[in-house]
Amino acid sequence: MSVVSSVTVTVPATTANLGPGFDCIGAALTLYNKVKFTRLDAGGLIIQVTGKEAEGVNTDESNLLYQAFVKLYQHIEQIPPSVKIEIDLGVPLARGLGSSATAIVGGLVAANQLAGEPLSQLQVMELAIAMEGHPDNVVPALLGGCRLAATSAEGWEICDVPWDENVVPVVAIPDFELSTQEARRVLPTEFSRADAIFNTAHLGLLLRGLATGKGEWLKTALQDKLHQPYRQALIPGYDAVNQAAVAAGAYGMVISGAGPTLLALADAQHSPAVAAAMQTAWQTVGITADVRSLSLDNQGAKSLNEG
Ligand SMILES: Nc1ncnc2c1ncn2[C@@H]1O[C@H](COP(=O)(O)OP(=O)(O)O)[C@@H](O)[C@H]1O
Ligand SMILES: N[C@@H](CCOP(=O)(O)O)C(=O)O
Repeated sequence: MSVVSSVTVTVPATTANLGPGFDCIGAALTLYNKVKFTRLDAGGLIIQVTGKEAEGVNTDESNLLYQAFVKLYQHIEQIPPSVKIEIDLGVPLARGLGSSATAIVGGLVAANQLAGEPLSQLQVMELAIAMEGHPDNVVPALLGGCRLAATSAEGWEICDVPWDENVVPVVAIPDFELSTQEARRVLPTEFSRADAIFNTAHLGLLLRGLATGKGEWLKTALQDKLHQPYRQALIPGYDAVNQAAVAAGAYGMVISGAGPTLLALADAQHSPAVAAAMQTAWQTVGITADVRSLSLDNQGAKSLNEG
């Protein structure tokens, strides 16, 4: 077997929850992180980061990409090789667009390639879910598309969620961070029966709304009782941006992942006006946002080996 000397992995950003699908549904978006791992003969660890917000990424052994890389080698009971890691950041950090999932998936996929592919994609996915603690970012980051994950007797059942191409995800990324850990801390651990029923019904409706692009269903479906009511207070301007997005023709607006990015769903005709309205609304409360109309990424993590 020839030894792979370097591998480049590209991993998409993800938007998790989509309103009522807390911790179980997420979609890969056309926004990417790229990372190259190269074996080092001399030993040691070199981490170089380029791109916007590069200074926010650790360049020592605590780096999440490196931690994931080591995790796979530990799993196969081998010593990880010394590596140089070159990170090209395209996914903003701690914004609710799955940057940590890109790091976990990127590190695991790279290690699996350098080690000669000892693990299947399913095994890589299980390691990624265990590291992240919930499946809704790492699964679409690895597989692409919109994915629903449910625990099964054997581990995880993953299903692809059809997404009508006329449903456009518009992300408004503010210029402040909110760590997922902090945004999980504000959530209750127990919920009422009424709230559980509410979310079950709305997630079912969301699946049908995404598949058909039927606006009436999507308008109702994007509501949630499990996480958004508790997190809105962490995102200044939430109400103003929500009202502006809906007034401009969006089906609705939700918190992307744990926030603070806000995600509106709109049809292609309305998406430019929705994007502009979200940006203006945030500006009125003093927050600058990078607003983009994206598409679904359908490929997930891609790797290219050299040597
Ligand atoms: N490309 C990367 N390389 C290394 N670490 C990363 C990378 N991207 C994100 N991280 C780590 O993940 C943290 C953000 O994770 P988290 O709070 O879950 O937010 P997000 O919603 O972006 O996933 C960053 O502060 C950083 O420690
Ligand atoms: N289901 C998780 C999703 C976190 O996504 P991230 O992009 O903010 O890391 C949650 O809502 O906590």
